[in-house]
Amino acid sequence: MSLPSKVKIVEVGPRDGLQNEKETISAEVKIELVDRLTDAGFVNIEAASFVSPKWVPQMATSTEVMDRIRRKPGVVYSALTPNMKGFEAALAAKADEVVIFGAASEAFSQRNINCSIAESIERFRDVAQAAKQHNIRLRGSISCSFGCPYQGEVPADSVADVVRRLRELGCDEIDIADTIGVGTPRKVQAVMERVAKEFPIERLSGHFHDTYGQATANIYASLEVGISIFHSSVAGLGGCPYAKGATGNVSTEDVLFLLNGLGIDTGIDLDKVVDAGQFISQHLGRKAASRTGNAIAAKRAG
Ligand SMILES: CC(C)(COP(=O)([O-])OP(=O)([O-])OC[C@H]1O[C@@H](n2cnc3c(N)ncnc32)[C@H](O)[C@@H]1OP(=O)([O-])[O-])[C@@H](O)C(=O)NCCC(=O)NCCSC(=O)C[C@@](C)(O)CC(=O)[O-]
Repeated sequence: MSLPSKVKIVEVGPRDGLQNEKETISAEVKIELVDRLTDAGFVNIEAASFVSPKWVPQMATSTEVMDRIRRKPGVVYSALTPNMKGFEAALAAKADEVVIFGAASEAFSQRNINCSIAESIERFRDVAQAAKQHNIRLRGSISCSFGCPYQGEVPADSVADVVRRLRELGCDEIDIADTIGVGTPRKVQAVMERVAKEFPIERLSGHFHDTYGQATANIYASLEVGISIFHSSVAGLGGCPYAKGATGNVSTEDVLFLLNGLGIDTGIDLDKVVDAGQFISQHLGRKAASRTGNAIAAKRAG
């Protein structure tokens, strides 16, 4: 089975990774993290989230972060925008891409964005139109594509239904997200193959959390069915405020070690990602949740 020769990694640490941290992280630290990631060679970094600060206080510095990061031409700096209020803020902050985020599970949609799936699509309609008017890339993200903390099983057809609705809104890219990390390789392949009937596979991405240690196996399984965009988080930062017990996104260092070993090109400098991971972990006062990151750091220390 042939695997893609090139993969795009969307670094989501500064947003998905940090949004759940209890202690307030200063804008300076977030900016340095994004700048380090830019230097490491990512072409897409999720840097901000324009959501209600009452719901996700850690993201309240998003305007400042977007204003002060060192932008490299060609790099896409993305921001989450659940509604027009979020979109206006993202536009003012010069986001290159806005992300509308729904769920394949009704229960999770209610808990995360306080509305049903159908209502969320209606709210996204204005955001999608505005993004098109302003020539801003539009990405759609679907939580709980492999299981839901409240509802349990999520049928592949439910994921496909949301993919179809996001396609109709004009999404350039759609993320199939394993919010609570319960996917396993065969299931992941079945869902990816099902949703690829609704949307071009080269514009679908795999967003895996590593709660049950399956994320790199799921990435390999996704590669086997032709997925070539993956989300990951430096130092394995993360968790979801509305998914109790969910651990971080798969660590970027681990994904790069896997892809480098497979001879798949990402254009990213693993050593610089390890540095960025050690930087943010030291700041947070804990060891990185990345096996590769910690192994390389230990080897360097001799
Ligand atoms: C969606 C809403 C806003 C609805 O929240 P709501 O309470 O239903 O909305 P509302 O329109 O009634 O507004 C309530 C208050 O929020 C304010 N507000 C309203 N919108 C905004 C905005 N954009 N920016 C700033 N403030 C906003 C609004 O102005 C008002 O303020 P008040 O009058 O009470 O002072 C709320 O539920 C929310 O912000 N939820 C946060 C959800 C979130 O960020 N979740 C984490 C990200 S998703 C994720 O991590 C999953 C993903 C993408 O990574 C994939 C995966 O792994 O699954």
